[in-house]
Amino acid sequence: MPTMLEVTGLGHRYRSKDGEHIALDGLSFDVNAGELVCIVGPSGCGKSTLLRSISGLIRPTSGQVRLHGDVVDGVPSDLAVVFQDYSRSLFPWLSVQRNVEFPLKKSLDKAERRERARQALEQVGLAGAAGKYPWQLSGGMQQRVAIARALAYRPALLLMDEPFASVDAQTRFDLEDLLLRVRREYDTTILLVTHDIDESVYLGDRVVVLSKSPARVVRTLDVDLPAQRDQITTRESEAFVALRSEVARLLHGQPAGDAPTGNGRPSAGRAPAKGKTGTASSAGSTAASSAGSSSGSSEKAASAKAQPSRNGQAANRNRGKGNGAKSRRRGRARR
Ligand SMILES: Nc1ncnc2c1ncn2[C@@H]1O[C@H](COP(=O)(O)OP(=O)(O)OP(=O)(O)O)[C@@H](O)[C@H]1O
Repeated sequence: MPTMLEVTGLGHRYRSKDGEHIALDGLSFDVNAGELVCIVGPSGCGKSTLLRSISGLIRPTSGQVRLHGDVVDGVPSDLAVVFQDYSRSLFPWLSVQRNVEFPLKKSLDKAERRERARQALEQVGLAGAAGKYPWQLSGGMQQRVAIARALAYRPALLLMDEPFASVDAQTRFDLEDLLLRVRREYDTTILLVTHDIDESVYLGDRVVVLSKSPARVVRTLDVDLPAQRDQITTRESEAFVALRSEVARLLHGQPAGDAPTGNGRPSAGRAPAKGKTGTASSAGSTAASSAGSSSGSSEKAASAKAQPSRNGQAANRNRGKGNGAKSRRRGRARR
């Protein structure tokens, strides 16, 4: 599979009147076309900063992001973002159908937009809610609308910033399975950020583990689970349990075990990152217990507000239907 996204030596430091804060420190990793790569890291480590840099919303202070080989310098037109805060990413005054159609306005005529939105809503199980308004829907349904909008846009790369962190556990499971299904159907390339270790292993073809702030790549792990996953048997499997333990160890800064490793880049952290201090604030399945409570939250919300207009430059691309995760992994170039 060709490389879709190349992140090389990415660094970002915020400057304010209180001084400097290094958020990202020399991150390198690749995402191949058709892959679902999860980024997992402790709360406040810089995950949202990473996604903002990749999406061109902020300019990194060092390093480079390339999409299809082109340096990202501004928001690419064939990229969509789904944020955690669904309530602020949908337009409350537009119907569900209109919300999904919104990013397609510039590229498709009315009939095509309608049809594209209808298909996407059907994919996420919301065909019957097209005429409703976001505020008439549950949180999980609103997040489905946000996913439908991103899918209708047919982005080359879908970025997801803790997309299921604001919904209850059962809805989260449902949305995870929905994502795996639509990802197979649309053959979408996805980079998903989460602080939830189990989620990263359940969803990912690979998991990139970040250290605590400033974010560095501690390790990239191959997720050698069957492409077809389900919430009970997959999570009970030995391979799943071994992988989640491995990710937890890495987040706690402990030496790695025998779980499979792999990524595109030597610098992406086969060896532990310098100052290997990655940690989690609590034991268990989350890398941190306070996601969303950092000072980054308000900026996240601001970014969420900007989402519809970012998606406004729709790219009308028809892409081929999917190879499975297995074949994607087989085809993955190693360096
Ligand atoms: N605009 C900003 N100005 C200054 N510092 C910032 C800014 N945005 C984020 N930061 C800081 O950069 C660090 C990384 O923030 P970021 O939101 O990227 O982390 P995160 O891993 O997404 O957090 P969380 O898990 O809580 O969502 C934090 O210490 C945060 O306070």
